[in-house]
Formats: sequence, structure tokens, C-alpha cells
Amino acid sequence: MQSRGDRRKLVVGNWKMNGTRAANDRLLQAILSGWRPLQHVDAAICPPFVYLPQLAETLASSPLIVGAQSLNPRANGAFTGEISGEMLSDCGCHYVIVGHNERRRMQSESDLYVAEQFLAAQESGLTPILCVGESEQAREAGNALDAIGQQLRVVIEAAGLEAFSRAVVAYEPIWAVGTGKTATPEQAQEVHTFIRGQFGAQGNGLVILYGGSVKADNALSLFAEPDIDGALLGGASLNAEEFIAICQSAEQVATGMTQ
Ligand SMILES: O=C(CO)COP(=O)(O)O
Repeated sequence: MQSRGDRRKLVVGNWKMNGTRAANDRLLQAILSGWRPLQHVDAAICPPFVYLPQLAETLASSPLIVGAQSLNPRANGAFTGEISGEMLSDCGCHYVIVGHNERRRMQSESDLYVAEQFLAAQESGLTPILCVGESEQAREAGNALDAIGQQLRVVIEAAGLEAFSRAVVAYEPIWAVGTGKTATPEQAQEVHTFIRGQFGAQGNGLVILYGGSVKADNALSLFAEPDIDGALLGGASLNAEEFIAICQSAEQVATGMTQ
């Protein structure tokens, strides 16, 4: 059976709708020049679609992995403006985020649609990062775990438990995303334990990230929790020093765990 120490840590930067070719170059060069090797942590960046080839090329001989922020679940066809999983694989992506709360809300993506994206990602050889998280209202009403359980259940029913051996789950409380309000390590740990519990014995190997106002100065305390395996970063991933420091915090905690 896998234990906490067997799970690699993962830090993923979600650049959201930010960047230009020139700004990306500056940011990537700053990250690469400050980078210190990580033994127990994988690090990935998910830029806007149009910059995927730029990142794939710039990061090709680096340890940094490239991911995308979404995909259309169809293989190809008359879907103007959409991008398929095969296209993402073809552009050098390894990960793809599905179910981010900004897309659930602004693009009206339903739990079922997210499940289709999850399946399509895996069919294209991508590792989906499935985002789940509750609204502030749900938390205040004491329904956070019910809301998250429902989001997970729809994908588990569609894909099966085994599919999660090739997936990552990210807990992003909506009230903590881009607000500067971070869940406390204890609040996040409670939800991560709940999420892991939905997968039975298989849950031991599942990498579960926390996302929502993670910064260099709160990352260490979050990563110290036994069920927080890394972070999905928004704002902090646009700053080279913050991004590197958060990856190093993950390494520090992971190194402590393996000693
Ligand atoms: O949404 C997020 C990552 O996907 C988190 O964003 P912030 O780190 O900016 O709160």
C-alpha cells in the first residue's frame, strides 16, 4: 500500500489569461535561471493555449512540465474556437486542468461536461487535473463536503475509480481563489482527507493539490499537512521568485518526509 511518502509532490502554475510572448520569455528565463533541482517535486506551467508551443520549446530541456487550462471533449469537427486533447498532446502538453471553478461559472461547464473532459483528456494521453471546490455559501451552510462529493461522484461514475491512478485532483475553494483568503491548513486538510476517502484503498496514491491564494509565505504550512500533496497556483505562478520558493517549500517538506 502506498503511503504519504510515496506520493510525489506537484506544483502547477495556472497562468490563466495572462502573458505575451515577450513577458512569457522574461518570466520563463527568470524561473530557469533561479531554478534549483528538485528531487521529490514535479513542477508544471499551464499557459493560455496560444502560448503552449512557446512554452514547450522553451522548457523542452528543462525539468518543467507543460500543461493546458482546458480542452474540448470532442476529438475534432465543427467546434469553432475549441481545442481538443489530441491537439494539446501534439503541442507537448502533459497535464490539462478540467473543472476549474472559473470555467464552471463563466463557461457554464457542468459536472457531466467536466467528466467528459476528464475522459477525453485520458484518451489523448493527458493527465487531467480535476478541480473541485465549494462556494462560500456552501461552506457557510456547512455543505462544503456535500458539494465536493457531488462534483467528484459524477466523474468517478463516468470514469471509474481506476482512472484516478492517472489523474490529479485539486481542491480549490471558490472563496479562496484570487481573493487573498487562503483556507487554513486545517480546513484544507479536512477536505483533502475527505477527497482521498472517496477513492478507497486507491486514494493512498492519489495526488491532491490545494489551490486558492497560495503564496510563498503560506505554502510550507499547507504542504506540511499529510494529505496536501502540492499546489495549484494562480497569481503566485506569475512571479518567478514566488513560484520557485513554493516549489522549494514542497521539496523541503518532501525531503523531511523521506528522511
Ligand atoms: O485558481 C487558482 C489556480 O487554478 C488559484 O488562483 P490564486 O492562486 O490566484 O488564488
